[in-house]
Amino acid sequence: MDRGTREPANMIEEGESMLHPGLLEHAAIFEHAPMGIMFTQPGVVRRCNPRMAQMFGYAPEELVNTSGACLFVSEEQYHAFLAEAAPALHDGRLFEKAEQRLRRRDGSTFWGRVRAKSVEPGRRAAGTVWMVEDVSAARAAETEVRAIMNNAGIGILFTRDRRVVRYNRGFAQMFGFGAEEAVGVPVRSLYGSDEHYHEIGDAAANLLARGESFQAEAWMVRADGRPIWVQLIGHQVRRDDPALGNIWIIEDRTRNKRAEETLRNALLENQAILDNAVLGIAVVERGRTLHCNAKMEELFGYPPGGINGIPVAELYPDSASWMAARRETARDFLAGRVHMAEHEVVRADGSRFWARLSGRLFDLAQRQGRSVWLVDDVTARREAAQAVARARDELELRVLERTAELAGANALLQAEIVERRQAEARVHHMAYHDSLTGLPNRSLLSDRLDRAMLSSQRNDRKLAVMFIDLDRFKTINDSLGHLAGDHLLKEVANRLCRAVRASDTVARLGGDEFVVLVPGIEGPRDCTQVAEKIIEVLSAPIPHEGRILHISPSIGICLYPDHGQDVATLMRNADAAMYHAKGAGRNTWQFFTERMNESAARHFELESSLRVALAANQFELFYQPVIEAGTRRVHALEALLRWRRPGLGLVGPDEFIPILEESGMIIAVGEWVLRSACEQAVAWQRQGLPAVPVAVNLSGRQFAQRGLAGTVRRIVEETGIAPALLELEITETTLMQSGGHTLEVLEQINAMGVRLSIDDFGTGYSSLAYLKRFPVHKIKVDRAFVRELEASAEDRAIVAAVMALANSLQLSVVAEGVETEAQLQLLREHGCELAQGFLFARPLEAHQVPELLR
Ligand SMILES: Nc1nc2c(ncn2[C@@H]2O[C@H](COP(=O)(O)O[C@H]3[C@@H](O)[C@H](n4cnc5c(=O)[nH]c(N)nc54)O[C@@H]3COP(=O)(O)O)[C@@H](O)[C@H]2O)c(=O)[nH]1
Repeated sequence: MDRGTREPANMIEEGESMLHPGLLEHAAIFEHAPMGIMFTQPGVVRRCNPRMAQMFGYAPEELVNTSGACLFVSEEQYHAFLAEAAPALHDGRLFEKAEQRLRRRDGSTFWGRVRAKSVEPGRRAAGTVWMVEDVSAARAAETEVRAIMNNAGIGILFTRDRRVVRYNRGFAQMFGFGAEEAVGVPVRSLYGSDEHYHEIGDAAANLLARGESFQAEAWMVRADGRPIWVQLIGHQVRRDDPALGNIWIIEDRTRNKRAEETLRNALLENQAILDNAVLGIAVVERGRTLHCNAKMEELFGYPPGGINGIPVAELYPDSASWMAARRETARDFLAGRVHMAEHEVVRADGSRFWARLSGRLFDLAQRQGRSVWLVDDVTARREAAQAVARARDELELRVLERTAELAGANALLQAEIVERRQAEARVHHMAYHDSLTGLPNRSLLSDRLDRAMLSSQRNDRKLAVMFIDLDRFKTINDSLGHLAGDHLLKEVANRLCRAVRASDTVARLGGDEFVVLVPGIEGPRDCTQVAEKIIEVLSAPIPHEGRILHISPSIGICLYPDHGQDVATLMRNADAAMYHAKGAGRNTWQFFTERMNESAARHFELESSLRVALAANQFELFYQPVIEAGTRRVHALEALLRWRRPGLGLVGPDEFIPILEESGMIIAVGEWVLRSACEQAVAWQRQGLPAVPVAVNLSGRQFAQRGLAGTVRRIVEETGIAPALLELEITETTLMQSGGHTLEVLEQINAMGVRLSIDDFGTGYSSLAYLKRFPVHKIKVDRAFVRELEASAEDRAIVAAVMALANSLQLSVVAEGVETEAQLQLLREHGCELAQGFLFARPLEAHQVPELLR
């Protein structure tokens, strides 16, 4: 280069005349040099080559002898340039200025690289050779490169001999260095470890040495020690000159790395989630599975990866179920909904299970796009649900049944409660009321009487207790039966209630005993009116089953506080008064007097004594003969009961038979009489006495007794008496008042061969029709008709009528109570041949009879 600049100058100095071929060559070079060459002598251009002139926009000859100042932008610049170059030129050194702004002829400027050297150091006048290169393009390029270097987002690093030579702003910012701070530092310091540095460095060196570029991503270290993930692209600055070092393009990808790591971690997490999910998860596109997790494969029995890419239809048992599922899915996806459903699906081995599917589109805007599906095996849950449903159904059924049962039980319970309450009410009513008539019973009467007494004390009034007994009720009851008796009692109860005020109490104590409690009266007169009214209402006949019943009351009255201060006393005294009313002829009333207590006491004593009489063998039978009037022979013997009462002697039946009947003892005593009479008759026969029929009286109570025929049969059989020698006497009243079984009993007795007779005939109300039907053999005309026979034409008429009746019915007739021959005579005149009475014999003791019979 030095030589190049010197040779043209010499040639100029020596002149063209001195040219030789070498010089010619130099001249050619001068003429064709690609750079501008110019020779100046102080301040003036003496010679320039074409390139120089071209560079400044002149023709070469136009520059010759011009001032060098015209080549500069201004005089100031020109002189400043000369001053700058002068030292070097003076010293004979090469002056070089990389960039100098120069001016063309047309005023435009360009950047030139200027080099100069004095032809003769120290002597400016000798001239100076100048060489100028237009570096505008290079400078622009360098400026651009520098701009790129400085403004690039990436780091650019120049290294040589593994040290930093240069770098751009991007690198400085990226690694936290100042503008020149890292120049000269070892590249090693940009790495976190030797190992890392060598790993990258060695890999890069191999490639770069071969002239190839190196590209890698690596962790490097910033100036502050923080790691930075970068992408490195390395090149040699010049392939043919490795000594120039390398250039590195560095991109900070830390954020990307972090994002990638985050993404990778997220993917790993997702994968882990997928791999460990308890649900099958699959991605489906266009009817095929793209990929799925392990659980999905496990659910469907596919090997790893085996389910990927298969048509989803293969997971369904048949095309119909697949198409249905697809339609439902399409409908939901179209509506922007998640599709959730349970379908039966098929495993790889063909077995089926129930799956719960939940599918959703990745992108709702793409209905046909990719979708993700969650699959769960719900077979067990469905079976459990079905089992639960079955259990629930069964439970509901059982609950319904149980409810129905409970409803039924409840209804029953309610009914039972109602029934129980009704029963309790009934029991309560029964406890305080008479079951037959519904009237208050003795307990309620006592209670009301108590209250009435208290009320009377407060009001200073009296009250009456009226004890009512129905006359001859027992006879009616025994003879006509309980139904008739009950009917009669109810009717009496009704009539009593109608006869008194609502404030009065009508109670039934039992049997035919009633009590009327009349509170708030002034005195006896008030209650006698009540008694009269009772008698009146009860006097009306009582029809019953075609019969007309007649009843009358015997009423005993006592007053509070006059006749007693407590319930028991009042009741006892009213009872005593009632007995006296009965004794006074019945159908009447009696006020209580103190004397009545004595009578009642006797009655009580009598009854008490009778209760032991049978067991104590105190009863005896007397016998009174029935005589054949013509022959005066004994036709029959009537057994008549006597009570040999200790200390009191013989008591007649009129005194105690009513008590026996009232108390019911007549049943046992009557049977004793029947048995004793039969035994006696048999005994007499066995003694060889003539066989004479024995007649036994039957009370109404006995006759009404069920089983009478059986009792008679048993006694006849047991005693051995011939039935024809036994006669049973029944009073006309008993016969007529007995119930519907009368005929039946009579026929049973008659069938045994036992004879029957009607006692006390004429005192009752015999019906001819009945007499005709009843199998009786004999009638006994009551002695009341015999007694006045001589004096009473009426009685004679009656006897005549009876005789006529008996004849027509072919009945025997016995006249009772015959005491005189006149009576006997009259009776015989009326055709009565059988008679009984004191005229022939009084009732005899048994031991007296044989003499009579002989
Ligand atoms: N159910 C039963 N009744 C019986 C029984 N024994 C007797 N009686 C009945 O008692 C009533 C009274 O009987 P009695 O005191 O024995 O009187 C009888 C005769 O003594 C009496 N009589 C007989 N002749 C005369 C007479 O000429 N004058 C007169 N004043 N009295 C006389 O008549 C009674 C017998 O009557 P009758 O029975 O109607 O034949 C009496 O009704 C007895 O029936 C018995 O065991 N069971």
